[in-house]
Amino acid sequence: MSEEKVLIGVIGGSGLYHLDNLTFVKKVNPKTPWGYPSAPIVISSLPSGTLVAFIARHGIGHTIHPSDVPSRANIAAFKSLGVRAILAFSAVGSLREEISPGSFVLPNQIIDRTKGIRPASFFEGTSIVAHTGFGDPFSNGFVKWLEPRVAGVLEQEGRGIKLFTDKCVVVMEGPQFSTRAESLMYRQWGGDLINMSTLPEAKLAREAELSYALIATATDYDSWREQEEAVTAAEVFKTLKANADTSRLVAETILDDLQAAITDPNNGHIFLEEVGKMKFSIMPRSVKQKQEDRDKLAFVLPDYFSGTENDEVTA
Ligand SMILES: CSC[C@H]1O[C@H](OP(=O)(O)O)[C@H](O)[C@@H]1O
Ligand SMILES: Nc1ncnc2[nH]cnc12
Repeated sequence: MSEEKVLIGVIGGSGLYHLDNLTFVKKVNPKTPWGYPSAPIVISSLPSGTLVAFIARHGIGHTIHPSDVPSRANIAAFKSLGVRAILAFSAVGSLREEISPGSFVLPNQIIDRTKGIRPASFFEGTSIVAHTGFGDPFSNGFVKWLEPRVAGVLEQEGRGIKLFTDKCVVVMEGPQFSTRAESLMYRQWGGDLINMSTLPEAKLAREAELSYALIATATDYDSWREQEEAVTAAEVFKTLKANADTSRLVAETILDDLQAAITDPNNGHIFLEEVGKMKFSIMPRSVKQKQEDRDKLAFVLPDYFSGTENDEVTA
């Protein structure tokens, strides 16, 4: 088996359980300190030879509840393969009239409405504390890089699919959809979209110092339109397949360019935006930090936790 690093990780959401037009290379199922990923990771190659690692967020056959997605294992597994940029897809409800079902969105903000039941940090349960900057929850450079490319594919597709940017996604716990009152409240808060899965995924990507961007695809109007039916899963399914087909086309079209951008010495810095940031997030090393915890964290942050001898240790 080749040990070649895979620089691009793709996470497929509801309806998007595989990519198209790629040559299957192998499946890997890395055991991480946080368990196994949602499903064995499929590594495939584009015609150019670009390798892509794909995880179906809810497992093949959609058996994993949004609250139970093993996001730490997913992100850690990508990191162990050498992934530098994660392109995540998600089916979302729209909280805005203009974002009609079928629209594509590149959000730049998140409101956290998960309920604290999802493990949201690699540091949780360890003797090492980190407070990671998350003011800009998506990798801005990566999102900006995506904008013209996704727009180009949607235009080429010719079905008039709209693309929105600079939007805010509310991430709720689920699995039930929101009440009408909640849906109206999220609009007042400034939410534009709603889903159940971008957290803790985006937080963990940030902790692992990986570039992370989301392509959100609208399936419904959630439950804020007073004269209309509140969202149901059946409503979501109506647009899920078409959205997934377009998402596959977007991926297929832009991934070669993404590989080139990541490896371009003049442009690659866009995808290194997060690298080095955890240095300012982790509390200083102390004798109270357990070596076993350092070893565990070295899986995702080898630069900070694999060397032991020369680090300064405080009491
Ligand atoms: C099938 S409707 C609700 C479900 O769909 C979204 O999943 P994903 O983000 O993985 O595409 C949403 O977050 C919910 O998990
Ligand atoms: N209305 C909605 N609420 C939460 N997650 C969703 N995923 C798709 N539509 C959704």
